[in-house]
Amino acid sequence: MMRTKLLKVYNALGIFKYSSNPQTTGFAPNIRNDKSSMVRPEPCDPKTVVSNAEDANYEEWLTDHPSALTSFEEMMCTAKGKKIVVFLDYDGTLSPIVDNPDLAFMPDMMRSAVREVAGNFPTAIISGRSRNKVHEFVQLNDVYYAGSHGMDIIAPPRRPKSSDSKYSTLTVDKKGNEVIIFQPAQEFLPETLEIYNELEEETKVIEGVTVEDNRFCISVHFRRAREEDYPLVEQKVMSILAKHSRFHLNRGRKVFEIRPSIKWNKGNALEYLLETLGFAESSDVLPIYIGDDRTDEDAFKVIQKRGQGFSILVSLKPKETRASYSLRDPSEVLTFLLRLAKWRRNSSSSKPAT
Ligand SMILES: O=P(O)(O)OC[C@H]1O[C@H](O[C@H]2O[C@H](CO)[C@@H](O)[C@H](O)[C@H]2O)[C@H](O)[C@@H](O)[C@@H]1O
Repeated sequence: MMRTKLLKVYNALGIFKYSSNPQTTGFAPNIRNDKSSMVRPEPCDPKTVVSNAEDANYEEWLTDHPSALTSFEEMMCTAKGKKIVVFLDYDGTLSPIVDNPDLAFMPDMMRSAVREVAGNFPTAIISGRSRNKVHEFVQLNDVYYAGSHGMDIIAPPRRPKSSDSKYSTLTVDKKGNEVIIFQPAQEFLPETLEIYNELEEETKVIEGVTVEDNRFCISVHFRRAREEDYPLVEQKVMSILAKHSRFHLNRGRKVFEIRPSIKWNKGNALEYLLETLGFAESSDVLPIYIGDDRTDEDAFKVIQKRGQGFSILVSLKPKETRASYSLRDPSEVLTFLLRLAKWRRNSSSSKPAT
């Protein structure tokens, strides 16, 4: 207790700014947990103090957002007999954060875990990427996809009462199944393209900045830019945005996301998918949503409002969140997904024959 208080004081004094905490890229073992392989540092080394402070803060945060791995049994007790629907974010959740967004591949192990989960529960991926891009990365067909932060959804051919039919197109997927494509930001497409071109033109002079076309929204990446150029990137983005009053800015992980100002986000996409999957009227549906970013908070909010479901934030650091549970990184997401699929297999095989 005393130690926690002391570490909070260190924190308040700004000792954090000297943090040397390595950002794990997902699938490597978590260094801080692997105490056996650590060279024991000097206890008074400022880095050790910072690392202890971070650990203590994280431990404290975990009391409000317990690990979904350590809470797994308890969660599954609540889930028994309920219809679980799984929602997954992509970047930072299924794939580790990497410098080059074009290289954010999903490891094969993760692909098989998602495949297993999708074989047991309806599963959807809701991403900020374009729907095609996220499909390319994931390469699974038995999964529903929502791209552009939910503004581009491919779903079963059941139009939810709450949605506007003018945004829906009935078509067939690659397997010949009827599907609905729902795109509530269609009318913004020409202007989105215009903004994309302007951003490309304006930011090309800043080394390390790239602009990603996510179809109904645009990402301006600055992870590979020099830190002293960050304000310039923001300034360029803001000046373009000022000319497009129907659009707004969201801040993600070293990315500025420009999107149309419509009342539609990942939370709406979650509700839309639940309806199209036929769970609108069920009181026993239990959505599980796993995500790492600010835009995932909209989905956490929906789960919180429903009063049923599990929201899980992927984070190595304590963060302000509406999520009830946490996982540290994509490697823990992988473990969670495998346990979930195994739990379902075991619970269906232990059912008495009828
Ligand atoms: O909703 P998501 O699937 O999490 O997408 C959010 C953004 O993710 C991607 O950017 C982030 O991941 C990149 C690859 O690891 C990383 O380089 C970048 O710094 C992160 O912000 C994606 O490229 C964006 O378009 C998405 O908006």
